[in-house]
Amino acid sequence: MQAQLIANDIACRRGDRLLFKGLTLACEAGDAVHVAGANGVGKSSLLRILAGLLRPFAGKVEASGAIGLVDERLALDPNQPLGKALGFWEQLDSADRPGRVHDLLQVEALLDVPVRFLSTGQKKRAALARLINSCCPIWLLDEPLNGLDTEAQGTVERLVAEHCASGGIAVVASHQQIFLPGARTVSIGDFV
Ligand SMILES: Nc1ncnc2c1ncn2[C@@H]1O[C@H](COP(=O)(O)OP(=O)(O)OP(=O)(O)O)[C@@H](O)[C@H]1O
Repeated sequence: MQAQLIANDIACRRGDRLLFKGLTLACEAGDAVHVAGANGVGKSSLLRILAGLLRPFAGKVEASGAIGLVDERLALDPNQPLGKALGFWEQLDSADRPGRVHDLLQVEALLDVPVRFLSTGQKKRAALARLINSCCPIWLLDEPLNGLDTEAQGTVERLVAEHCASGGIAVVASHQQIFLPGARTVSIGDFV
């Protein structure tokens, strides 16, 4: 089954503020989308709606394929060494090639370090390794370049491009420039 993610006529309300309305997004296998917009416009909220973690005020989201979200919440046990914390998810997700990107994301040398001691950039690398090991076809990445050095930023751009080239979908919220070949941009400000 090919991956698909369709958000139809979405509106998002947080507290008593309507952040955006009438947002439609249709992603097929191989698509990359850059979600752009100023601070507070609702990029993270849109990703949480797409992930099924936040109910839209209006509209509907339909997905074919498992969804993996990387945002500022790490989803790794802070008290476990990183290797064990990643292993928990690899087992749960029945990862077919666990650890395949540990080298690339330079987490190999950190596997015995408790998650809570990791630096900001190391935590981001670990979160991306968790996502990639999970083999989810639909990636939702909220500010994936935050905290990463220039080399790691390039690695992430390459991993996203490879994911889409192999039939995955990537929806990437970022206020920074991010190089995603063939990506289209959705500016949340257009739906306010
Ligand atoms: N639980 C909540 N209750 C009320 N308002 C909220 C809640 N969560 C977020 N907001 C508000 O919704 C707005 C959009 O937040 P969101 O995090 O989606 O924006 P963003 O575009 O991702 O911002 P940034 O670029 O700063 O990360 C903000 O004004 C925020 O204060």
